[in-house]
Amino acid sequence: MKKILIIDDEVNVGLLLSKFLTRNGFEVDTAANGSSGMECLKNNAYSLVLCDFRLEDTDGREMLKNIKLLYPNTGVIIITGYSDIKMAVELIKMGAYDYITKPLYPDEILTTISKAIETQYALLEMDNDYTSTNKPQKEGKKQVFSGEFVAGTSRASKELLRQIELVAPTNYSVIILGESGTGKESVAKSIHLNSPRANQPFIAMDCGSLTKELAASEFFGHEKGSFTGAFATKIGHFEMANGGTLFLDEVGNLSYEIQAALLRTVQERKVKRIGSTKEIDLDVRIIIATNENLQEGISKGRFREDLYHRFNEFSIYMPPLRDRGNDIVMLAGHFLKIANQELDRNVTTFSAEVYECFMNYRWPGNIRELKNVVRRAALLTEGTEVGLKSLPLEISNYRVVAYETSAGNGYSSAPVAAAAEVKENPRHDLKNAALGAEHETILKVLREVNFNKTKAAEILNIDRKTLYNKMKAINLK
Ligand SMILES: Nc1ncnc2c1ncn2[C@@H]1O[C@H](COP(=O)(O)OP(=O)(O)OP(=O)(O)O)[C@@H](O)[C@H]1O
Repeated sequence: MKKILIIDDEVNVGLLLSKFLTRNGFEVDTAANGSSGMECLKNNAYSLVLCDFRLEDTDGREMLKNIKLLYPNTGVIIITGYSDIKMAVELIKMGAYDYITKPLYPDEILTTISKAIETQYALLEMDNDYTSTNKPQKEGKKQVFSGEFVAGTSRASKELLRQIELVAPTNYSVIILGESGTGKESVAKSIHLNSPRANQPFIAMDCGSLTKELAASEFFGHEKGSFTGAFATKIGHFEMANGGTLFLDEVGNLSYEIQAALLRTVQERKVKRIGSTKEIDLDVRIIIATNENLQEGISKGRFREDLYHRFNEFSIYMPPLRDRGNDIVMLAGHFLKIANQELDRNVTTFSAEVYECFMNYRWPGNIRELKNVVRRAALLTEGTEVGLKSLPLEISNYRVVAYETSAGNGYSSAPVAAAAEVKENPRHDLKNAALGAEHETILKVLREVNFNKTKAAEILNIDRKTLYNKMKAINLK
């Protein structure tokens, strides 16, 4: 049965709504303020939360933020006494499914709730559909993925899914290694969602942006007045994640001192807020991510070896996007669908040249970069098909190029035709063919060595300066 939580401090409204929804086949819990609402969410799985905007201890914006962070698969509808369209738009942008205004009309409530629940299920189904062909799942057991996770069908993706499936049900700490934007946090969330902790909090911490001063109180929390500036009691991330999973991003950035405190906490499974003597029992699974080589950090004395081994019960390597073959196309299509929804557009496809660039480009920013490129392209596209001119130059230049003899230097300064067109163009003589082959070789070698120009020049048996000139001629620099 579909379970709904109503959070409203007007007890009568909560009761009336609860009775009405129970009569209409829903299982309903009620809470009279934000903190008891969060407590209910911690102990039960809800399809939907109906949350009053004004609560005695918090407001709808805060509640929405926390619910989306901790329980991303639960839909939220905000109830408001004010038909303030600006606030409603802001809340919907933040992830609320919809809002309803008081006074409440039964038909309107029922329609909005039914649609919200359908959408939640459709979203989960959609995520799983992407994985259906090659998903290494156990019979009868569906893997669940975070929000907009596309699993992909490349060999690298299949291996990744296999590892997620293996490690998710255990309590192992996991290290996720990979370049920026490859989806480390998305994988961490997927591990959480496929673990027995799925209905408990998933808390992500960006250690890269933590200052030395802030780190301890972010991790462990503090009591009011425990140091200058501690104006209110703060709950630390360990405590917030209790029962669930704590994801630490860019962990290599933490100071040695904090690393020691972290190790102590993880080993003793207890946490004390700064300024408190009370120990709180912890049951937290740790997943960490890094895009730097922690082994190197250890050898240089920047990262504690004992902490590394404590975390490294299982490690997952995230493949860069350029090694994920056709996943690029699948992901691009997925992001286009989302961009259409966000922008209310109807851009349905990419031109063949755009696909070619997508497959050839190096994607240093990985999936994050692809997502941004597709969103931008959807915005710039006027018709239904994304063309080359909607791509940033550095990507459109990755189209396989052919060369027109111009100004007698043998090079064209811009990519002029795709490979297919080259064949048909009678102006392409042997000299151009040779240049085309040369540039294809340069591109191939550059890709093989991840655009390390020194290595590429070595393999190509030319000096760096010649390589630079040739790259410049085909707009690669
Ligand atoms: N498999 C996927 N399907 C759909 N979207 C994805 C996938 N993986 C990542 N993304 C999206 O790509 C973006 C970057 O992902 P994420 O933040 O998980 O990467 P990251 O490796 O943790 O990055 P960083 O190292 O910079 O923290 C996010 O917007 C995320 O939603």
